[in-house]
Amino acid sequence: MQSTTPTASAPGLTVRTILGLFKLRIGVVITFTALAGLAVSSGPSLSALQLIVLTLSVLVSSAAAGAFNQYYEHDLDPKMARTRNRPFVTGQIKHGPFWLGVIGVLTVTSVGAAWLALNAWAALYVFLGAFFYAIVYTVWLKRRTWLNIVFGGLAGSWAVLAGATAADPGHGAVPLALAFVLFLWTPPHFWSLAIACRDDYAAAGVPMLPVVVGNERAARTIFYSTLALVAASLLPAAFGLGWVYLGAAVLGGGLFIQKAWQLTRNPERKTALACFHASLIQLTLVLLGAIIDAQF
Ligand code: HEM
Ligand SMILES: CC(C)=CCC/C(C)=C/CC/C(C)=C/COP(=O)(O)OP(=O)(O)O
Repeated sequence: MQSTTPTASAPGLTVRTILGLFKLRIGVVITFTALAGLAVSSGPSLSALQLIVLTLSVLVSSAAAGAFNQYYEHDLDPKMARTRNRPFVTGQIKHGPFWLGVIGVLTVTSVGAAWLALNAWAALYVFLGAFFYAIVYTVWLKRRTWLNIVFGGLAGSWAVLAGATAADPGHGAVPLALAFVLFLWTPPHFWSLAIACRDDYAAAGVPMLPVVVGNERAARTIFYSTLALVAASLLPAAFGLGWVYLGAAVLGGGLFIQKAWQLTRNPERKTALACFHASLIQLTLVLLGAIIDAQF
């Protein structure tokens, strides 16, 4: 996460600034999500070149969407402590058509490469991932409704399907189940952070769930949506994955439920951050479990 100290002047462009602009840590996890989708698909294995293209196209389109999000929110980001040091805010990167062009070229190149080296389905899902984050969530929904994250959360599902259809355009049951898991994972992941940063979102006028209904109701919603998520995370085992996956899903799910329960008991920043971190651990376990299990 970013520092909360405002920057007084605009220092020069650094590698760190660029990495921050493209939200690369999240991009790496999105790419890992696509690779998990690939692992659980039942198609033939990809060539080394196809694997590289899949990895880079998901990483680059996700990076482009992350940069677009910061480009579009250069008016919103100064209002929040967590985001006010971002480069379009500090002036480290100039807000203007050049960067919009870079973002457009990166998106078209990554979707086009997926189409050429993989197939139209994989390219469509790479496109939808970036489109749902950049346009559906950031432009259309984020400032309008607390349901922003419910629809925006489909971005993670598209990542699973991009990986899975790269090898098998047939949309198998296990990849579809994993895509559903990602859809249910994103709201409690984000609402936990939204409780921790509630004052920021309220000050910026963004209608995130805790701002609209208060921390207590938001915490209860997180708890119930985590229960739904954990139940859904067992589906890939019902459709074919084995004990390694099931063990990882139960372990990660148990931790997430425990932290979500503690959040309902005491809905404040510390328990919310613990729940947010549990969401990341649970996702890592589910994806790793799926990848390892699919090797047997
Ligand atoms: C539209 C849906 C989503 C929203 C609104 C959202 C929101 C956020 C926010 C606000 C952060 C904090 C970032 C920061 O401090 O700069 C975050 C962190 C994170 N998110 Fe999400 N998220 C979403 C979907 C996803 C998906 C689909 C994944 C992975 C599959 C993901 C993985 C992560 C990871 C790994 C972090 C920690 C990154 C870090 O420490 O820098 N998120 N998310
Ligand atoms: C297949 C594919 C390319 C998928 C890409 C999907 C993708 C990049 C999802 C990331 C979602 C995300 C980091 C949201 C951050 O919320 P925010 O922007 O509201 O957070 P902020 O307040 O930190 O800007």
